[in-house]
Amino acid sequence: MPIEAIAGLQLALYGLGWALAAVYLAEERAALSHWAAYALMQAASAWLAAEPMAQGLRPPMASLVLSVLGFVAATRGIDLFTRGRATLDRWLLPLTVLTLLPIVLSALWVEDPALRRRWQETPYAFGLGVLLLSSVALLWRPLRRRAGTLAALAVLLPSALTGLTGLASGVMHLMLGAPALGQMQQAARVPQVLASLVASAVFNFGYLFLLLGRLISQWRASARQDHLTGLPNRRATEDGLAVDWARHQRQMSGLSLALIDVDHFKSINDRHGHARGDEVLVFVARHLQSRIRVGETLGRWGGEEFLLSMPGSSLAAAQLACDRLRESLRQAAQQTLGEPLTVSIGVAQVLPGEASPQALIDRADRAMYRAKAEGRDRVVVAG
Ligand SMILES: Nc1nc2c(ncn2[C@@H]2O[C@H](COP(=O)(O)OP(=O)(O)OP(=O)(O)O)[C@@H](O)[C@H]2O)c(=O)[nH]1
Repeated sequence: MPIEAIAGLQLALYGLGWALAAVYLAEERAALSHWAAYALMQAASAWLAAEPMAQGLRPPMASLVLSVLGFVAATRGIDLFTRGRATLDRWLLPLTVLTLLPIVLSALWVEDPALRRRWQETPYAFGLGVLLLSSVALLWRPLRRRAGTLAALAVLLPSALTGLTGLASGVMHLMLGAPALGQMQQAARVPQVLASLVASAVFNFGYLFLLLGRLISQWRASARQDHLTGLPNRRATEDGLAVDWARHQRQMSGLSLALIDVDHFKSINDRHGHARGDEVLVFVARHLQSRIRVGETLGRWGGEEFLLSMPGSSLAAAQLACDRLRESLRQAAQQTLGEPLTVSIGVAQVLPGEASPQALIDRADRAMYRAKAEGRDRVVVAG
């Protein structure tokens, strides 16, 4: 079996892997399907080239065209992966057309085999070189920003080296005659295919690792986020509070905490349905989030209950801030939702010698229940 066919098999397997990933990962589908197209086109290109190359003949026109289109798809895929859509669009199409045009036209009109070979392989080599090197230059910054220097270097290096090889081979096509070039190509066949096997492995595994890294950090973030409101969920809120607590313990900088509970929320669900209840919760979360100060943390504590951690705030300052929140929410709800919506808030401040954040939460909770018992729509501070 010619070595090009083995390389084609490897590329086809990468292509199937990316295609499968594209089916399952809807968010990354655009980039993944481009990489699947890249690997499958490269595989087809390698297979088409296998027999003629084994016999010392030039690769057929379709093989060159598929190879160029494959690299274009790979580049576009990286661009989509780095969310840099606009960067490459402008020059990718003209460059592809400029590369493919002489290859296709000479296959149709140039009779002399030696001349045809030059007219096909020279633009192929230069086109590939320019395409890969300019995409490396454009993608270096966004990729480094998103994935770090080492990862960007690892995944762009194969493209850079393949691009440089393309340019060098373009120069050789211009300078050498077809017979000399044919002999050289035949002699360099095996190392060239081996190099492309390594380059495609680095490329594919490099992006696989980047993809995994992105997925893992997304999963980590979503495990700490409340699905409905987008606020930190209870676990993340507890962690945030623990950090504020530790800072207070170290610096005695003060820490106040508020538990904010929507009044009569059940009746919203009962009257307008659960979906409307969800909308109201999102509204409350957004409004509160937009009004808190930098350094404060708001999280969803439970159903219609939110926890606000206010590091550095005295009890009086926290009470005042919470009263403003309560009043602004009431007004905003009347304007936006068209119906009255109020909250009851319990506020507590860390006491000297208090043992844990849980004790603070318990006192804020009791204050919040007093606010409910005293008629709702008010702020009560823990004694
Ligand atoms: N739509 C919606 N409802 C929720 C969600 N989480 C909890 N709830 C509902 O919130 C309601 C809370 O009701 P209660 O604990 O009785 O409190 P309330 O009606 O707000 O009354 P008070 O707190 O006493 O003012 C329950 O009916 C829950 O089903 C949610 O994510 N979405």
